[in-house]
Amino acid sequence: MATEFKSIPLIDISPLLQKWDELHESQNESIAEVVKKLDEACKNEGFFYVTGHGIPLPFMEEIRRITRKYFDQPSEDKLNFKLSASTGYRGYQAIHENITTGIPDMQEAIDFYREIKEGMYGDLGEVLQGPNLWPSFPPDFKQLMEFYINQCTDISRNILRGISLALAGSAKEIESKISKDPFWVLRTIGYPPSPSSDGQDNARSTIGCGAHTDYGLLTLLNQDDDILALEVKNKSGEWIPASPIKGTFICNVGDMLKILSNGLYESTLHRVINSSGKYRVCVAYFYEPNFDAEVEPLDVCVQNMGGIKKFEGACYGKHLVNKVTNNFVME
Ligand SMILES: N=C(N)NCCCC[C@H](N)C(=O)O
Ligand SMILES: O=C(O)CCC(=O)C(=O)O
Ligand SMILES: [Fe+2]
Repeated sequence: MATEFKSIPLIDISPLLQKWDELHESQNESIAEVVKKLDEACKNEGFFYVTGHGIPLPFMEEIRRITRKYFDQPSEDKLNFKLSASTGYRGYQAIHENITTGIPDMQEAIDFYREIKEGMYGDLGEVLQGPNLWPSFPPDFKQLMEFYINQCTDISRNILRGISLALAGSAKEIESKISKDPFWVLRTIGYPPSPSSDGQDNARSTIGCGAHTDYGLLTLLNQDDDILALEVKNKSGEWIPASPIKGTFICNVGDMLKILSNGLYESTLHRVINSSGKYRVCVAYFYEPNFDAEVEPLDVCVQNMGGIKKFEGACYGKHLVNKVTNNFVME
């Protein structure tokens, strides 16, 4: 349950970037300190800034720069990579094509998913099957993004090990149950500036991304560092700004981690409103369970909460497909 937080904590995760097999994790003091901070943040805010993650600032900037360059092209060029049911929901979506709680978002984006080969997960995987539609411009887009995805996967795995220590007392507990072969999603997003308030515009055209929760385990957001647009909802319903902090990721808890923790952790509602007057870019990496994982509350979390299991199990792939197929109006 999110609390009445007024700001989002910052956590230096560098003690978690190490060879886990070679140490007695719970005896290491610096690890214990980070684990405690992660646990608090996941309980209270469901959001935290990540520093000490090891990705150099220029590379984080490069990722946003190529994203901006892609969106900066004429729309005919972008439409060559258009997402549809027949591309496995992979590819480009124009402004107002993604829908959140019934309202079209004022954003354009490209969705990439870890590859699902034909037949890989039977009927479950069919909807998202197919190769990603990698843009041919900028020319090094695919190569850089793939490198970036690998790095985000490593960082997320390490953060999740810290969280696993907090929840279950063992770094590999969660991984061994549901994320040995983690799925990922990458969403490069561009938000045009909202029209100024003196115009005739309605809510439809001003919300960059409506209030939602993320679907999986952990999200890593790489947002423009000069534009305030992301907001996170606290318990009393106030929207708390997630102001950019240069060189950090914003990390947040997804629905699957909420279930695992038996609701001890919150997948907090958030939204995006870009009233800066400038075009904003954000690259969202989503670290997910195995595509076919059945996720249910950890026994230890159920026990700690008086033996009451607050959630039935959920299949991650089903949850994702259900969301994705409702995110677009297809002609
Ligand atoms: N967690 C993810 N993938 N976020 C992307 C978009 C969230 C909004 C989406 N239309 C929705 O209604 O969920
Ligand atoms: O643009 C952002 O800051 C957040 C985007 C987001 O929440 C999402 O795509 O799930
Ligand atoms: Fe989100």
